[in-house]
Amino acid sequence: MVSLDIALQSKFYANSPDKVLGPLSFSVSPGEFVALVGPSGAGKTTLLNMIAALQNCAPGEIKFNGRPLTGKPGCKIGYIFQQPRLMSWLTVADNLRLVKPDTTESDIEAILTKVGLAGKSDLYPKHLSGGMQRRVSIARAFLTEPDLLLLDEPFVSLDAPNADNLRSLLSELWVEQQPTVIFVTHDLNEAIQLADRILFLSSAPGMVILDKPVDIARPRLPDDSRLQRWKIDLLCEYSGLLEGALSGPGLKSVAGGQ
Ligand SMILES: Nc1ncnc2c1ncn2[C@@H]1O[C@H](COP(=O)(O)OP(=O)(O)OP(=O)(O)O)[C@@H](O)[C@H]1O
Repeated sequence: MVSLDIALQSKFYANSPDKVLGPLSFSVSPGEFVALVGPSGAGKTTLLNMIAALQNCAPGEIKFNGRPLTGKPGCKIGYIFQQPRLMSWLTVADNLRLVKPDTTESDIEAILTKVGLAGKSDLYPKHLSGGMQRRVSIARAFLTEPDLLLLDEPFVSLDAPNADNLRSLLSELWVEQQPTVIFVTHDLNEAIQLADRILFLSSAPGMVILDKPVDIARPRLPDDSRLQRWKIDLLCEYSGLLEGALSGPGLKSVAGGQ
């Protein structure tokens, strides 16, 4: 578990005059599950990449447990992308060993069993369905027992039952390992179901326009009426704010919850 302090003045890409992010300031407590919601192009992926030290930031703008990021990851990080990004020429077991080379066969079987893929370690990605490949990517992220887990729309374009199953799996593994989580999504229902807190970003340049704790006791099932009520209250309470934000592309789908 790790705490995170973000205090970004601005983020530009070298090849563009447009500011992508900032000013942006928020903190995440150890073990907290934070959902990041915002329009397309608000800089959500850029922010995850900066936290993972895949993109530069100015000194002191990102801190792990109070210590500034120094160009290397500030702790053990797991990153789950929109696509599973498995190596097609490696078996499931060898894809997992890429992140932890000394993993024993029994440890591989144990994590695969947890994600519902017992006995599949010798298969190649082409033999797995899209949902199964995403399970492997979840297993790969949790295998290292990360202090911080970054997820970038990991369940997008999955059918509803598969996405529901994977959300439950993510919740179980989060409860078991308690990493700090930053979860990017366009789906407000998903954010309410999973997160302790939701941060809404404005359209580019991304700034936090709303920081809302989700005060609904767990477990939270997708068809839980409390989630729908909470969403309606949220939309009513902040309708003016959201209406303003809706003028940017992408947040329409947030308000619609799809
Ligand atoms: N490597 C890059 N070089 C230049 N500009 C980039 C680069 N990567 C992203 N951008 C730009 O930065 C802005 C933010 O992109 P980013 O992918 O972080 O947004 P996002 O909020 O994750 O979007 P989406 O929800 O559509 O995935 C966009 O305008 C994008 O074109």
